[in-house]
Amino acid sequence: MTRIAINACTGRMGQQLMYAVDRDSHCELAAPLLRKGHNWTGDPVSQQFPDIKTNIALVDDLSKASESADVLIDFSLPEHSVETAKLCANLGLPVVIGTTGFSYQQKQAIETLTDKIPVLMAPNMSIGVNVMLSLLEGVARTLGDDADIEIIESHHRYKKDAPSGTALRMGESVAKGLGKVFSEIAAFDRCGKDAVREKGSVGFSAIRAGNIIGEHTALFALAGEEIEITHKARDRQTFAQGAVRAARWLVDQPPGSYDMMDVLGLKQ
Ligand SMILES: NC(=O)C1=CN([C@@H]2O[C@H](COP(=O)(O)OP(=O)(O)OC[C@H]3O[C@@H](n4cnc5c(N)ncnc54)[C@H](OP(=O)(O)O)[C@@H]3O)[C@@H](O)[C@H]2O)C=CC1
Ligand SMILES: O=C(O)C1=N[C@H](C(=O)O)C[C@H](O)C1
Repeated sequence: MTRIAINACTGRMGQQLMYAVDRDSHCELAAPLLRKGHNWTGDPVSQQFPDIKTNIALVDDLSKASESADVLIDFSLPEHSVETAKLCANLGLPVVIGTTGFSYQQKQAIETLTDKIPVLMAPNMSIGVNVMLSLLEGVARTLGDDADIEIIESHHRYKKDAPSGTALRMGESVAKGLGKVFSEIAAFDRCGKDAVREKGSVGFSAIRAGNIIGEHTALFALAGEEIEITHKARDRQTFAQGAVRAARWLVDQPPGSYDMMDVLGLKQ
């Protein structure tokens, strides 16, 4: 039985994660964590979240909560995830991070903790996206500079970061396949009167509308024909169940840096 603490349990993903753990017979909801000082602290979880059946109180102190947990799952905001990961490292608690929108420095700050605890970070915990990521590298390698490559993503109106973490990871897979440096070929800001496509660039487009859960397309355009590879998430449970699978896997790993490809055995 893996005892799982859920950080930021009020969030869209936090609630889905509590539900996924609550329904999984191999896991126990060890600690649903609120923002420090939240006025729901101490309430039975089912009082605020009637779908959760585990009889446990909402808490706001990770140090105390860690005593009853084997692993923590965090989907929140970059700054808070970095702080949470540092605390986990001090507590010796493995952490699964699904948050996106990190700066390079924030990613580095988390990376330095991986000699103390196992840390799994993935911008998308779904099986489908991770399979797509492994396909993209091969397609880019095969088509090379003959293709104009564009990455298009759509999300709900509340999403803070753009392009999505998944879109950026798709770009990295494409760059790897092309044998290029991602930051040198990424085109994020095509706009204005002199915005002709630069040969060899990978363009990004982000749509924000309504309640779209998450859609990602890689377009490979050749002269006279196009390939599109698309993933559509229909339910946030797909991300939550992936993160729970990752947490169960992570508790058996030594300190280090991992991603969802490791869990799914997709690393080449
Ligand atoms: N890897 C994946 O598969 C997926 C990743 N994501 C990513 O997960 C992240 C969260 O998304 P989503 O759930 O939609 O976002 P929400 O805005 O719904 O939730 C954010 C959560 O973070 C909490 N939070 C933010 N700042 C703090 C802080 N300083 N201290 C404590 N708690 C804090 C909020 O608490 P409060 O309610 O108190 O404000 C809230 O619970 C995003 O980065 C998103 O891109 C999303 C889906 C899938
Ligand atoms: O914010 C979201 O909702 C999502 N974010 C992730 C990302 O940025 O890639 C994954 C998923 O598409 C949903």
